[in-house]
Amino acid sequence: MEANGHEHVIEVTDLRRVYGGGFEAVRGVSFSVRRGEVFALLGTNGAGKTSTVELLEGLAPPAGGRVRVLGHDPYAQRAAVRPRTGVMLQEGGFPSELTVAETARTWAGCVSGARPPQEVLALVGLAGRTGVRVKQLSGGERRRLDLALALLGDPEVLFLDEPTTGLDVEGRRDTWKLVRALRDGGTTVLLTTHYLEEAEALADRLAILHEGRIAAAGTPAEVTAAQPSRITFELPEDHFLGDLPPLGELGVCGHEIEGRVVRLRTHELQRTATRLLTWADRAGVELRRLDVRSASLEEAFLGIAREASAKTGTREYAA
Ligand SMILES: Nc1ncnc2c1ncn2[C@@H]1O[C@H](COP(=O)(O)OP(=O)(O)OP(=O)(O)O)[C@@H](O)[C@H]1O
Repeated sequence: MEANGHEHVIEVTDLRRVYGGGFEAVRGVSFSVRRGEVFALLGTNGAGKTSTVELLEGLAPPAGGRVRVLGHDPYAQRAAVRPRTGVMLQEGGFPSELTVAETARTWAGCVSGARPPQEVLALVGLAGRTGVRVKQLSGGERRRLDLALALLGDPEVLFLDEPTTGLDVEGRRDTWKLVRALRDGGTTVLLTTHYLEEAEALADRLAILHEGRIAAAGTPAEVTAAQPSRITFELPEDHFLGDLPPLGELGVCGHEIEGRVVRLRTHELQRTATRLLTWADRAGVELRRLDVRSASLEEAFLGIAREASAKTGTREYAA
């Protein structure tokens, strides 16, 4: 469990999951999560995120490979692992006639050493909704109730499957704040999300899954750094791409032109931007709607998904 001075509370090695009918949803996935870290699993629809997380939660045995959570096999040693983990599933599935407070109390009855339900409801911003029936909650409020229930056992490891789906911007930011506070308090968080901004805001490290395999992994900065930055501008009517200095000299590694809009890709943003602007200045050319930006995680994600799809000949992703 110790590696390079870090305690790995989740260790996944060559994990495989095969569904009835022989479909291989997880095809040799390996990663580890350190104590007190937020780790995000990203991927397109059907990439295998939930299938992986369910194996970590001990809901099914793997078809191959190894999972350890807090040093135990979460399926075979469920009794040792379950009390120390909190799980927020994609669908909570509570009896909808119960109120928020009744739901939290009922759930607390199933958790050994549960925190006071009122305390966790306050943490997720539901203190004022305790008397409301679950069926009357908004989608975002249900997600917050799911999160409150996952926190009842004061878990060391928290599994959050798309925790902010359906939340408005403020609710999402509140959840981020709470996840950060939990992390700062030493909780290890494994998160799946479709919101790349969320992964960028929360994750210490992440892995991008594609068709059951890890296509990229590292810190958000590492995953992003491998992707080119972009410079976009509009050429004036009387100018053409050929009027620019040779693109190789500008340090451009790829380009597209659509009407008068030029998009340049570069791994040397400062050099390319400086040379381009120096040329424009000397030539007296105004580069309209100039936009210079480093690759975001979203661009990295789309680039990785495109590359992976090109290799496997599947779906295309727009830039
Ligand atoms: N019970 C099941 N039986 C057969 N195939 C399944 C089952 N559950 C999931 N799959 C398939 O396994 C693949 C991975 O699904 P999974 O739900 O793990 O993906 P995901 O990355 O979580 O997707 P999403 O982002 O849409 O939630 C998909 O092709 C899915 O259709």
